[in-house]
Amino acid sequence: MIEKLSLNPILTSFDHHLMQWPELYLAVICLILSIIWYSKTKNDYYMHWPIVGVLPSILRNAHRMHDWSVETCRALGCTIRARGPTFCRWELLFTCDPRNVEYILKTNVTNFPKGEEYLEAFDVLGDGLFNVDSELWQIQRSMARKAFASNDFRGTICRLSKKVVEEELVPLLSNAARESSVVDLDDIFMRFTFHTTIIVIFGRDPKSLSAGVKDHELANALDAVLEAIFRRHVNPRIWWKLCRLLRVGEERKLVKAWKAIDIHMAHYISLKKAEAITGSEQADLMATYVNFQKESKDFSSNDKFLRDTALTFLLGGRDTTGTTLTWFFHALSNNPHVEAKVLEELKNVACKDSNVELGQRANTPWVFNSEDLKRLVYLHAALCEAMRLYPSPSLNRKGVLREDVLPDGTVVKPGLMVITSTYAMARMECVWGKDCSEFKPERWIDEHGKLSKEPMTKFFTFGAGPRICLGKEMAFTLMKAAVAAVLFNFQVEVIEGQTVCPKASLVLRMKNGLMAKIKERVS
Ligand code: HEM
Repeated sequence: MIEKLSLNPILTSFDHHLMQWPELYLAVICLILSIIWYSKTKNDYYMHWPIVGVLPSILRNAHRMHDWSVETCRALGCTIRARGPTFCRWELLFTCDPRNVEYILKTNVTNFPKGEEYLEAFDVLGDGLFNVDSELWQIQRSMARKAFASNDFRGTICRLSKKVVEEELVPLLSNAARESSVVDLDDIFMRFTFHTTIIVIFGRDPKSLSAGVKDHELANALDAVLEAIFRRHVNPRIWWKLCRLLRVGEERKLVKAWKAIDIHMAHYISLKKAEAITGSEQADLMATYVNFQKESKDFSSNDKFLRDTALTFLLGGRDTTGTTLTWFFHALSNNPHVEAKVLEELKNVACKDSNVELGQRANTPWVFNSEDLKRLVYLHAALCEAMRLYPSPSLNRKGVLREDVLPDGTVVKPGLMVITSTYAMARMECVWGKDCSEFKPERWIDEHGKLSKEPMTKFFTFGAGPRICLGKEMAFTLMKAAVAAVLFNFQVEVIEGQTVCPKASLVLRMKNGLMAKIKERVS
């Protein structure tokens, strides 16, 4: 009774206020509903907020996006749906379920095009092969396939990889060994792949591996471009478009990088066209394209097409291959027994080739032939394992054309952004088993000592289906040439205590590089 008496005036005054301000009613109801809804939707990994959706969680975790995606998928399942801010129509489906990935990339590929928004985010690539869909893609794909599959091109890659390793990479490392200096492997391998890719595309030596050369304007511009494209994926479209309009942040850097790229591309293309006029025969990709253009009457012969194509190959080839090499040496440093096995395999080849007992070999570094390296099962398995755990690119983005149901039962509708993640897939026990996080080349080898077909069914590092990577063979040839020469001739001692983690990027670059000491291998 006493309680009732003392509460009554309070309630009456509250009623009075609510009558006066109905907005207060609304606010209280909204607050209660929000608390109920928050407690229902809350999980430890991400949060759907009213109006801004999942954006705060994305921004909070952007710097550790890859590991965040692994933690989330391990806890909540291989397919996650997320909604961005209501004002920018942003709905995302993240999946690392191999059944879904196969369906999206292969079985029903036509329903998952790249789409207009992809083209917008990757606008710097223009109408290059990466960006286009449908007929335009088919025409370009068949031209590119012809170029990549030709025996001339394959032979060029084998000879070139050996030449660059012998004349540039090995001398650079010998120099580092003589000076006992600490080098950044990420920097060296990115320069190596930049160098070789420029020669493959334009037939020109960019001199990016010469001792003393640290930076190349075009290589720096490619870094800035990839950084800006990544930001466009974690920020709402409306935001990066505003930044682009105001020329601030990464968008400002992108404009500068874009200009630098255009200048370099125009220079290389003009040289190529001049060669075509004088009739000097070249075996590089652009020479092949200029010839295609001369032969074909119905295909665009403008420089923009050559620029978009060359830039697509350059971006497609440089970061992916360079990044894989760095992760490979990181994995070896943590698994010396794997390094010993790779080395054993290499020694067998070198012995057969040189008829020289190892240990008595001359003091000059040994560089392997690509043909010999193609036969090495363990080296191939170790590279596949590095690409499984550290796939570059680790994310693949697609749109949805028509409503569809993925193999795991998820319904997808037009407007949805579908992201498939090979990085997260590699770390799912349900896909790769309990030892999924271990670096085990053995999982790629069958009981007869041959490469096993089984893991290939869930290995999407090179994509799958009609858009599967065109540079796969080239990438393996380059990586094998580099790994074999480096391991056989040098001891790579990765500096202990450094923090090794992936940068928030589309291509899994290492955040802080990989510092190592190089020594000549004595036996
Ligand atoms: C370790 C090295 C590499 C990896 C992991 C890799 C990965 C990939 C992936 C996942 C795709 C499919 C993208 C999609 O579905 O849209 C792709 C496509 C492509 N890659 Fe690679 N790549 C590598 C090296 C290279 C090299 C060396 C080149 C050539 C210079 C190259 C050229 C291309 C091209 C032209 C495409 C586009 C194919 C198309 O859309 O039809 N890649 N690559």
